[in-house]
Amino acid sequence: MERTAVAFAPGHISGYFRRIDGDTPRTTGSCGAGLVIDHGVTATVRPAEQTSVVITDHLLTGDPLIRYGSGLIEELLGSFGVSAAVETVADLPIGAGFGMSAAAILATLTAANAVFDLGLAECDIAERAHALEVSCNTGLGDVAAAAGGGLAVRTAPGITGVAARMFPEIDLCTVTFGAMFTPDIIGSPDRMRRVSAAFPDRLPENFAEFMENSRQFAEASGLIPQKIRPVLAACDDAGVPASMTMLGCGVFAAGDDAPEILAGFGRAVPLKICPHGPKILEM
Ligand SMILES: Nc1ncnc2c1ncn2[C@@H]1O[C@H](COP(=O)(O)OP(=O)(O)OP(=O)(O)O)[C@@H](O)[C@H]1O
Ligand SMILES: CC(C)(CO)[C@@H](O)C(=O)[O-]
Repeated sequence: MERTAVAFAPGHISGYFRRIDGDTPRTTGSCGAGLVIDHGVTATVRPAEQTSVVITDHLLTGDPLIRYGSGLIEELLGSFGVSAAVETVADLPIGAGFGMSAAAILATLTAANAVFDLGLAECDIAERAHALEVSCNTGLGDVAAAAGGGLAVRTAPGITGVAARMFPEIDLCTVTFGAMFTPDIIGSPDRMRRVSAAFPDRLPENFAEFMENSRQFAEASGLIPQKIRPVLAACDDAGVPASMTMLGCGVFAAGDDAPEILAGFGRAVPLKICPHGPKILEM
């Protein structure tokens, strides 16, 4: 009987980042910090004559939306000389700053590794996924973070750049108004100059410092869309720590009061910090 594997990889909300260009994909990526979240991508991989990808995305309303084809996943499988029928289910909207592309690559490669006996260790999966994200400009630091769990602090580009992972027991919540096109932003030297100048001086030692760094960065980076200003203002008025989901038109916030405030602006999705990286769910 032909084998099928199902794997999950967590998403990632980047609080702040700085692009770093190296000579190779391995040394290219970003420094920064972000939250690995319990919402991500589940990938089902079954060997097939030709590669096909069916993506279940989610609209802002939470309703599912089926899309067909993913250049990213086709390139990934092609680079290993294998072909498969792949189904990915993204728990949160794609393109809205939840690292769904990184999660899709990590989940698909984790499942493909099992199905095709590729013999990859966890670090090899992360390395290949990072190289693909960076070369396609769909992300910089999401793979490195999502390859493990927690609040991930990255002090160098690539998968070996994670200097610390913290696991605070915090209730998180997010509201999103939609996508920002990542390649246009991280591919723009002007935008990246301002982003670099906004990068915080201190490394966060706890969750509260991470939230402070994230908000200061968001304000100074020039990336905040007008649409999320009222949400940030309402959080500020209520003393709720909040910042922008990089790079999407949305807000993430922490604590008991966050869901009620965010629900005043759209669909508030409760989140937790995910304690682990990609894993096989079924084989
Ligand atoms: N769940 C998925 N399954 C398959 N391909 C995906 C998936 N999510 C993203 N992709 C591919 O990655 C491309 C870029 O996605 P993009 O980087 O905009 O999403 P994201 O990672 O959710 O966004 P962000 O970088 O803002 O967190 C998409 O056009 C699509 O081809
Ligand atoms: C560039 C980015 C903000 C969005 O993909 C993220 O990858 C990061 O933190 O490097």
